[in-house]
Amino acid sequence: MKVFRGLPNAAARAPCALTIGNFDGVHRGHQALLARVRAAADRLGLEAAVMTFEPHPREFFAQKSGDLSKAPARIANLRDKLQSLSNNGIDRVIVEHFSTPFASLTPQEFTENVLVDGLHVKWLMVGGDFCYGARRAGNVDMLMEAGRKYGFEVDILPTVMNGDHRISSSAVRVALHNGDFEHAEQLLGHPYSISGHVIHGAKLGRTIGFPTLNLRVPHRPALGGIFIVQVHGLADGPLPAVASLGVRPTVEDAGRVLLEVHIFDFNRPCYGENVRVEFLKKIRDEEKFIDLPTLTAAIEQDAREARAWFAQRSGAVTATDRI
Ligand SMILES: Cc1cc2nc3c(=O)[nH]c(=O)nc-3n(C[C@H](O)[C@H](O)[C@H](O)COP(=O)(O)O)c2cc1C
Ligand SMILES: Nc1ncnc2c1ncn2[C@@H]1O[C@H](COP(=O)(O)OP(=O)(O)O)[C@@H](O)[C@H]1O
Repeated sequence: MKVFRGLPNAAARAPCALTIGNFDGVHRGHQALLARVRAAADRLGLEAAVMTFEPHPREFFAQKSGDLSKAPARIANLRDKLQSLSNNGIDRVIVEHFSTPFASLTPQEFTENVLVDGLHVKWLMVGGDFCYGARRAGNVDMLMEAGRKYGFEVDILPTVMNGDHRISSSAVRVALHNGDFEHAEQLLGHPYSISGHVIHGAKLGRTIGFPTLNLRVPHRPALGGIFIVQVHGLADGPLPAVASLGVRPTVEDAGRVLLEVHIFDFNRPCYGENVRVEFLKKIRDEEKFIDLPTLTAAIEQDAREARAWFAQRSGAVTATDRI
């Protein structure tokens, strides 16, 4: 899959079947949409393309208004989004920098400069409530009109439901916030995970008997607290672990958000390696403890709880069974 930061240059503008959106989480609704883009691309001999935005438009407007809490929490980082788009058969992704000039394009400028000249769109799929251009002035009728004028087809995606509810990124955010990973998985079509490179931390973990591999979490995540997880990418199978996702109020004052993972019965350096952390169960919220020994005791309790959970899951033979 090719990834373009902004519109591709003229030589790289292959005619495409396109969809546009934030695709936070790439949930089952998104997946249905991507499957149709793939099918249209195959039918018409085009590349299957996605245009997405960085930052998220609502993050951009929240930043502008000075109130970051108005920005939606993020389900996935860009790396995970691109991986999911690739898994769904997309050939090219245009990551458009969402900025004041881009947000100011009129609907007509957007269709002419971006869709037609910039991307050579031949087929476009959007949801029925799609709005575009400055002040969201463009709607689906205007897009269809532009399609007739410039020679591209517009298809509207019907709403994808999970039972009685529309599948949406906000529904996934709520499930993650509540630690309801079963529901999140239903909406996503796969277990929830965060991936990234292992970075260096404060080297405190090993001194309290809990070395943790640290991943940067670049945006406000949709979930926080202490979790039972498993780690992919360091061994043939997943490794059982316990993790903290938060700002570590006990050891840092204005800490940035980190995902810290202690893998059970594992001891090797893995800085720089790429891992994927799959969330299985929430244990508790993050707390500010009075001192390091109290924090260590809490982590020991978390680790016991997580080990017990894994033992039960694998149906391990218990002492009483053996008698
Ligand atoms: C299972 C687990 C639970 C944790 N719970 C908390 C917590 O409630 N509050 C907190 O401030 N830090 C918590 N932490 C983060 C620790 O403060 C952190 O892992 C420790 O300071 C080591 O940091 P380092 O990896 O940068 O050396 C937790 C870490 C783990 C692994
Ligand atoms: N059981 C383990 N779980 C996680 N990381 C481990 C483990 N054993 C060794 N490591 C390694 O040690 C590092 C964590 O040690 P730590 O003292 O917490 O340092 P840092 O603050 O740099 O994360 C990890 O990044 C990894 O390379």
